Amino acid sequence: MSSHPSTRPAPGDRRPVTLPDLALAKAEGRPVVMVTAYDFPSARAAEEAGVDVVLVGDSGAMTVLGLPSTVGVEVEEMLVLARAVRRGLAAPLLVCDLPFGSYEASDAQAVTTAVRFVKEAGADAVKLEGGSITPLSRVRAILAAGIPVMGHVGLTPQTATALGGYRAQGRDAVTARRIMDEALALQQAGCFSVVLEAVPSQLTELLAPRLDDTLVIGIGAGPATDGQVLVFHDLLGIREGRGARFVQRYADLQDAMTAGVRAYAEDVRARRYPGPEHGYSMSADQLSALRDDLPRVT
Ligand SMILES: Nc1nc(=O)c2c([nH]1)NC[C@@H]1CN(c3ccc(C(=O)N[C@@H](CCC(=O)O)C(=O)O)cc3)CN21
Ligand SMILES: CC(C)C(=O)C(=O)O
Ligand SMILES: [Mg+2]
Repeated sequence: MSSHPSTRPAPGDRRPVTLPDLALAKAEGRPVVMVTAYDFPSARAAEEAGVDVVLVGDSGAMTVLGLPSTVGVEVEEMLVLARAVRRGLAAPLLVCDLPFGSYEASDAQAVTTAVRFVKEAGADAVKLEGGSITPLSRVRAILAAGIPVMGHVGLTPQTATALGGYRAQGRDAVTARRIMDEALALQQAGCFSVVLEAVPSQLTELLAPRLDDTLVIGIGAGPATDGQVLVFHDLLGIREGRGARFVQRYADLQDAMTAGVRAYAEDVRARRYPGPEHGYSMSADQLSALRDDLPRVT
């Protein structure tokens, strides 16, 4: 037995995390750890750190593609990120966000998009922003195609304009009740998990005990969840815009990256780099043959 019980198989065991593993973690009260990743090195970090679930979030639109919001990212772009992440993962469950515009039009469109993430990127499950706008038939249609679905309620960034911006949701009784009903409906529709984003901790305390058939993952939803998710770049201090209130920073990699590139630039300008140890050489014979063969410099 590990002294740090986790959902993940024992270190060194490459057995993939399964949905029953996550359900067991919930039943036994072991918090599930989820983090986003967008490329091979971030996936390797998540893998080696032993996280349970990796999300290729559409937040990658902002963190790695530099877009002003998550709205503009294309399925093709998400697939490029997801394939890179897949190559870096062995054990964690891989979930991919369906980007805005790729599942709203019809159940058929939602299934087509979800199938692409499974077939073309090796996703284990897909996530969509559910709630009042997205019909539950989307979830049921994807499930009927055999693909597990994670829901997402509260602050749903793809429709943030309609929610009044990137701000906490469910702070009044009416909105809170609506969010609770949305989460319960997603559970009812068969989501194996639901993300609760930027909602009052009290809402989560009231809601989570009613979500006994679905794994509740929080981000800015307080501690009363089955697990937590954070954006890779936020927790490592790779900066992109202003951080949300719920971000806890565990490193300052943007500063470390800038300092590294600055030191390199200074070394090049001062002719400290490259040094002799970075160069290649040719034998004295070959060098003199070359010299003899060269026309004189005038
Ligand atoms: N890097 C990154 N991390 C994220 O968590 C994230 C993204 N990007 N992009 C899409 C959304 C935006 N996110 C956010 C952004 C801000 C708050 C936030 O705490 N807002 C303040 C008020 C801001 C205001 O009113 O202007 C709040 O107290 O609600 C929450 C979630 C979460 N998502
Ligand atoms: C923050 C998580 C839940 C997300 O949807 C994303 O990263 O896109
Ligand atoms: Mg997302």
